Amino acid sequence: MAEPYVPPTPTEPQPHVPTWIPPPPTDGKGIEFAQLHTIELNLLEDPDPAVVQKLVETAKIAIKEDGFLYLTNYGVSLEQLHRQFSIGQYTYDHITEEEKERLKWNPQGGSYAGYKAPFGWRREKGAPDGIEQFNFYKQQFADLNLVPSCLHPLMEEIAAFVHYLTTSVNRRLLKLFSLVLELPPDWLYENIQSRGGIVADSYFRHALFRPLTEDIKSVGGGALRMNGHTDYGTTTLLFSVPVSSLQIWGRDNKWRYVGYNPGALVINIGETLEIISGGHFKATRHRVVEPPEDQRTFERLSLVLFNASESDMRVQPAYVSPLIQREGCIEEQGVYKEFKALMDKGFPVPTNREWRESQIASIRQVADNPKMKIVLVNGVEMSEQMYHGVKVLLPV
Ligand SMILES: O=C(O)CCC(=O)C(=O)O
Ligand SMILES: [Fe+2]
Repeated sequence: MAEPYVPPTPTEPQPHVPTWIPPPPTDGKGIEFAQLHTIELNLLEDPDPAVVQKLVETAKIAIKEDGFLYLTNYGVSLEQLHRQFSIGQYTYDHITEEEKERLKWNPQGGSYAGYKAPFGWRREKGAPDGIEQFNFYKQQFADLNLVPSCLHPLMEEIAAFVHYLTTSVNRRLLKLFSLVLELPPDWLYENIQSRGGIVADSYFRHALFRPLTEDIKSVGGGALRMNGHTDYGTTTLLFSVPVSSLQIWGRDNKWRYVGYNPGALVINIGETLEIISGGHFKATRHRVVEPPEDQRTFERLSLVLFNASESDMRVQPAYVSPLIQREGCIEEQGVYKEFKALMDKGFPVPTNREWRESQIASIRQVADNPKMKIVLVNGVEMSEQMYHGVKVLLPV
């Protein structure tokens, strides 16, 4: 059986980190939440093959239809999870002004590593958006000088948590998805996932969404906080949070909030898995908006692990998959369709590194200028961007 997460015993004196107090969940009045499937990850190791088969079937429906699912019983307790939220909160309460400047991120360089100030998604200061982040890449885990000093005594603990998420939780999740593709259990982890030490080419994020003010609303996108987008990697592990702001785009062209499920992970399929699966898995569009009325004064802390695919690989469908051999690829939507169009013209598709770096370098969020190009597709407003010759259309 997979071992549960065990926090490390600290090797140096620990600061007092106040316990994070979760804001109250919304009363949900008048809100239609997305109906997502739940996967209990511990069942993957059930001795009864029928239980495992049923889990694979549920996962198949969830990732084909929704591209999102709740993951429970994955080895981290609610208390352990809240401890990480406490550390996240502690970061924003203690990072100094000097560190905010010195550790400032540079997305134009193709990476989100470091501190994001609440002024747009560029290195230089833009319009206010009330969103702060600290993004931990492998260099942050390797060098304490790259993280705020308040976190130095806590880095062992953050690293152990992220290590568990990447080598146990995400590995088991990819096992389940390999089984959906009817491939050997470790196929996706060994062939596609960026691996090798903490945290390879993936990254971990502490994000803080401060409540929207009139100032932010007037320069940005009103109630919109992050544009509709798909994540570029293999899987994204988002911790379900009490403040409901995350929305997903349904097959009926409607945005719906993802409800709070205490202790659960909200998993979303990234673009790499959509392509690998030949369009069978959906990289679902999602966005972040103002929460329901009764939560608008609360800060929203969000912890996320973005799992990356092997950097130098040019992804294409896993033709060895019996599922793809039997049913072919599905070209009805999304980035797989665009990659396919490029391959059909005989052009090389971008490597995973090129794909993610070009997206990060040219990202435009609500507070940024110039704004994104907006086009109408079948009466629906979409943003249009080109990366490495691949046209990407996303609902805003
Ligand atoms: O904070 C969230 O719930 C989602 C953020 C997100 O989609 C992203 O950072 O890619
Ligand atoms: Fe995302």
